[in-house]
Amino acid sequence: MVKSSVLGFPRMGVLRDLKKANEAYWGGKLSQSDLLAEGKRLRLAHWKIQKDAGVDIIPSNDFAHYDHVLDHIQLFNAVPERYSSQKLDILDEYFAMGRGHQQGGVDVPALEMVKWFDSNYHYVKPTLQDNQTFTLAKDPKPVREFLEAKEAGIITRPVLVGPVSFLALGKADRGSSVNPISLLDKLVPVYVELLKALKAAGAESVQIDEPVLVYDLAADVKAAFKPAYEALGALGSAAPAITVATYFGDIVHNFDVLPAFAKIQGLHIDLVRNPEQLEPVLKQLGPSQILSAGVVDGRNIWKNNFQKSIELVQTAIKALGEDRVIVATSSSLLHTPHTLASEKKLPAEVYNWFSFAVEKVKEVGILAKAVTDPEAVRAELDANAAVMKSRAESTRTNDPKVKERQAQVTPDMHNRKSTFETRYAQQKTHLKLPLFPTTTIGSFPQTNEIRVQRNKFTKGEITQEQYDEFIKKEIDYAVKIQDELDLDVYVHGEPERNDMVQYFGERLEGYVFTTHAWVQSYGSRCVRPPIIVGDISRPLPMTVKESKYAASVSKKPMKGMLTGPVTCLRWSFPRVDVHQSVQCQQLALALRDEVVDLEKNGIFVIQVDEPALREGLPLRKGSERDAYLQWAVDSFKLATAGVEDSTQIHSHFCYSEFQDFFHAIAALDADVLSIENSKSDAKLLKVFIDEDYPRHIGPGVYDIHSPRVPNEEEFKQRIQEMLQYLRPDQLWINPDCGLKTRKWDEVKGALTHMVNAAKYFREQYKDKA
Ligand SMILES: CN1c2c(nc(N)[nH]c2=O)NC[C@@H]1CNc1ccc(C(=O)N[C@@H](CCC(=O)N[C@@H](CCC(=O)N[C@@H](CCC(=O)O)C(=O)O)C(=O)O)C(=O)O)cc1
Ligand SMILES: N[C@@H](CCS)C(=O)O
Ligand SMILES: [Zn+2]
Repeated sequence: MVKSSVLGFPRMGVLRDLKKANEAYWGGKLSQSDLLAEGKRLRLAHWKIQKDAGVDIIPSNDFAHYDHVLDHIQLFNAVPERYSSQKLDILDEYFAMGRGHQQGGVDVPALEMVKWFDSNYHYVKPTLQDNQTFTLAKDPKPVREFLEAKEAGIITRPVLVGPVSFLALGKADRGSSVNPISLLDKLVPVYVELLKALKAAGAESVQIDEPVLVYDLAADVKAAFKPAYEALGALGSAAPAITVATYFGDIVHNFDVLPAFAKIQGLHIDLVRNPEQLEPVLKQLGPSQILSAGVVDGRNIWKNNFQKSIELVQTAIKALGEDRVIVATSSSLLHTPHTLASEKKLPAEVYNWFSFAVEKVKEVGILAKAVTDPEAVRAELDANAAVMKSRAESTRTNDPKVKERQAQVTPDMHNRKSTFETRYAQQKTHLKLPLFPTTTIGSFPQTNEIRVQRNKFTKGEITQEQYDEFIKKEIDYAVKIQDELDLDVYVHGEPERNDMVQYFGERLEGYVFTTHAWVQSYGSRCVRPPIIVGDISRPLPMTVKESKYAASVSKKPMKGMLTGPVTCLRWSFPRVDVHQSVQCQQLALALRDEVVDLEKNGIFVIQVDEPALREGLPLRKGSERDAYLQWAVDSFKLATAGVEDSTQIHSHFCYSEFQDFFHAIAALDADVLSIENSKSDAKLLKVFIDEDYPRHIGPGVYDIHSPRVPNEEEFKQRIQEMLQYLRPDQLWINPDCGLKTRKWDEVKGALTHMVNAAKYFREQYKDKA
């Protein structure tokens, strides 16, 4: 019999219950025991959904209150001393690492948080010391949660981040120089102890995630698999049977690692992303090893194409036999929304095209039956074939006018009129900015009041006029605060936007939207990606009204604020029937019109955010990466190159891993870049000198993910460090990212310190300007 398996389930719950509970706890409105009870309720509900759907292998320890990698930092007692020495309660120590803690005399910033592979999920980076030790936490979470499920009558397969990935995804702490992978010998014994404890609790199998196997690996990381998995494999029946899971890419280039898994029961591969790896992987498996075939997409919301999946799984069955094949999700379903059943407003035609997590769990169950006994699920197979046909034949997907415009794009449309030097000369006279200009990244606090008013407007409880008036008042307030703070380039604060991608999706043809399809982005923060179903075009200007109003009430340059084509694409659920480059170019053309309209309406600084540009980079070097960079950079340039030289184009990236990506950033030819940097070593900026980068840069000086307010001295120190790597005339002073998640008090405090620090350096350098 072919078994079914799910690699992980979304944590938030039907109505973002976990978000609400966490935030209530942080706000002092929910007790710790009530928060923990809510976590338990959600875990049980999610296990039950999977059990009821007939899933054979149900994951546990996939739940996390904040982030699953952070869970492992505590699990291995790898908590940096600055947190452990605070003697916080264990849950508060956990949240302190995730989001910082500034309360009761304790003042610690958060650990660094970065993108989880090429997804929009963020994990907390293991941050390791030269003298790092690891021990197993008391009452280990994977064991506790396995027992919790067992008590409810559900036998689960605990999920662990594997030892090699845990270390390879970590970094040395500031002041340490340890190579994380060199700590393997110290970490493996803790996995041994944990696996034995799981076995003792009754776990028969365990899923160990080693997603780094899809990367091009450094030699030392690659070599680490052998000692790690030989040690774990040697445990034999003293440990649960191990399945090593990989996802988001293929592992063919790392086949030389596979002998390390000789004593491992099974291997999971992502056949949605890389179906072509099936045949070679089948040839590599040992004589009794099991293949977990990831055929149900954990990263998108399209209904599974049963026919295609069945063909893939049957190929595996032919090679291995039914007992050695498992039908699985391609990755954890963490990246998909909870259930389609909550969507009451989707057009009837498209509703049936989608599957969210609850529906995907059912798909896995159906496929596991269909591969051996199609007649048992004939009705489901026929219904699925009908949906595939309806989508392929729908008129929604094709707009000839969009195609015609794409055909008319010429190479010169990608380039600004003049070089940066000529543009900058004009911008300098036009904008009259001081040395070390200060600005923010766009959003100001999205207060409860803003969300309530938007919700009322969406429900028709207030009119468009009332909502517009409300937004104007919010803009007035943002401008007033920026006056008081004495910033140099203002923003309107984005109060009218629910989200930087969803907002644009809602104003473009070719998209549909959901009401409840939330996906965790980090901690308690969720996003509701709009869905691209057809060719994209802009029926009307999208941001001009608000930016024009903001400029009219502001005495300093007002920055227009747009989300770039690549980010709109990446943070939407894209189509799978058309290449992403085509969808991206359609977005670029729509945004080009918007950029030109902003300029026509008196906005001469325009920021086009591309925070997802890096995340979209194919995970491995090579031709796929080169092709991506070509179309991604071209799309940005197409969107921004329609303006005059005197208009200053900014772009923004909220990640600091730009080393392998520097040339793409440079190729955007943006006049000013703002990049996340406050939690990274300023040394990373060296690449800008090494490469003789001519244009202007604002490396973030304030970690906006944390409620903590840095003091003026910290800002000064940071700026001083940056000045070792950047010319004073090219340095802008700004936060890491937008301030929508912060409270006004935090923003005012932090920006006051930031502006004072900038003024201090302005004074220091006034004679050198
Ligand atoms: C910059 N980032 C973004 C990413 N991806 C995006 N798509 N958008 C981003 O901005 N990826 C990388 C980073 C991740 N960072 C963040 C930061 C902040 C959030 C966030 O704050 N998310 C909000 C939800 C935002 C939203 O869509 N708000 C809507 C709906 C608000 C709402 O909850 N309404 C209630 C009803 C209102 C009431 O009565 O209270 C409801 O619908 O039930 C809006 O403002 O209208 C979050 O709360 O998590 C995400 C990623
Ligand atoms: N302009 C956006 C960028 C976020 S990446 C903001 O400020 O929220
Ligand atoms: Zn950002």
